[in-house]
Amino acid sequence: MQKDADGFYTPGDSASAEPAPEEEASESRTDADVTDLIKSTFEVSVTLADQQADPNSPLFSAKTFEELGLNPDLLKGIYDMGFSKPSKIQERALPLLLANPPQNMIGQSQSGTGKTAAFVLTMLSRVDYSINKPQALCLAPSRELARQIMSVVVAMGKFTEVQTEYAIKESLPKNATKVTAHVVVGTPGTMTDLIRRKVIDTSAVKVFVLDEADNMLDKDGLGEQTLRVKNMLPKNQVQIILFSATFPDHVRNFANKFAPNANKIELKRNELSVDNIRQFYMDCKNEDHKYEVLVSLYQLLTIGQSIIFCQHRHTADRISQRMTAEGHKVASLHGAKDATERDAIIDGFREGKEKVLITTNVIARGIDILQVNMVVNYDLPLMAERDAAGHRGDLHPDIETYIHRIGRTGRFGRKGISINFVHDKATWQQMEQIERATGKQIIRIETNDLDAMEEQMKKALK
Ligand SMILES: Nc1ncnc2c1ncn2[C@@H]1O[C@H](COP(=O)(O)OP(=O)(O)OP(=O)(O)O)[C@@H](O)[C@H]1O
Repeated sequence: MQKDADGFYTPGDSASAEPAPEEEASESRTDADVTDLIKSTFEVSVTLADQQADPNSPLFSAKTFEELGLNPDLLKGIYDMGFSKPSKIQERALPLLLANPPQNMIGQSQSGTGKTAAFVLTMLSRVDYSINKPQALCLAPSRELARQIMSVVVAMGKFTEVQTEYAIKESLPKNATKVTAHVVVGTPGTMTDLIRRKVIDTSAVKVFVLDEADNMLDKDGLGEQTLRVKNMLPKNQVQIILFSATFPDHVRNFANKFAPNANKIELKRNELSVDNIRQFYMDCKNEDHKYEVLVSLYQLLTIGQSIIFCQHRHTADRISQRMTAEGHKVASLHGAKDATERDAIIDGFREGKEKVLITTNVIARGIDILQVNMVVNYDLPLMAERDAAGHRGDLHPDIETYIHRIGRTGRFGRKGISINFVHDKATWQQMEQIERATGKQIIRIETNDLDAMEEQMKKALK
């Protein structure tokens, strides 16, 4: 079979080497530690209705879910989840996604604005529950996100007969021979493996969703594996749905080819991140000082919940071990941990058992935990430039990852704070580039004035 420059039409060959599996979107809010700060996050949720009435808000909608032509069992599921009105992306995307004949979609909307519900409702709407074969496949970049998406499928499909299955590491017994579930959610390596071994029969697949699509299509990352999955699906009967908060130029062409003739919903460059996330930076003296500053912030970090992002797994391990040894309670999560441990860590964090999670880019995207009101970029996200021959060059800030990282707070109109640690000229310049690229101001806070910082934070979260 012929293969073009982007690798289309190439049946994949090797087995999976991949990211990993699983979650659950609980929203347990603890009312321990009811300080002013946490009170303000509760107050914010009360104003959500106002935000949905503001035409400039990404949560605005002129319509109701009834008007979007959803089936009554799904409407029940939506109301059971506590949604009263669609968000802007849901209002705009759902009529296009649900129209017949089905059309592909490339949809962009800021973090935390409800993209998941748009594609989950489409998958559930298109499934024929009388056929016991996979009909909707969804891929995500991490096991944590796949598990979270599945929890939304299960919650929204509560009043339907939907059967679901994971395609994530260690989700199926080794000797499993056939998946009969209607909706399969997973990561690309395991999905490829299951399709290739014919455990997943793709003959009845009608919908193929890529969440975090720019990441899933990135040729330096998961792009090849994702393409392999696509090339094992039937031709001409699959609606392809790509969603993300970011679609950098270098992925857009590939996305257009991957989802031909798609309806498109796009954001302007200055709309990429939501305004309810206030961005700060702290000028640290050196690497060691970053650690000291983080420790000094511990009390503020634990008022709500916080995610600390590091560039490397070893940094996440090192600072979490050091903080633990010094008597602080923190959890750490990265891709080198095994599947069961990862699941336990993210579930514990969701349930609020741990308040501080130290991690890497593995959960930079998609993870939705409403009570996270602070994100710290202990290290700024960086990526290596590549020359035409694919050789790695200088490091530069990874703008997309930055936008996704800070988007772990400020979900669906809530307020949030992000703090970048900079410690030398290079990191300072990288932060400036981020500021320019996103068009959002990043405000300095002193590293040695915790009172001032608390004050700033109160203001930001009010
Ligand atoms: N119409 C709605 N009404 C109320 N809450 C909603 C609605 N739609 C989604 N939500 C909630 O908003 C939160 C964010 O939604 P979701 O995780 O789908 O965001 P997203 O756009 O996929 O973000 P990201 O780009 O970070 O993946 C979730 O907690 C979800 O339950």
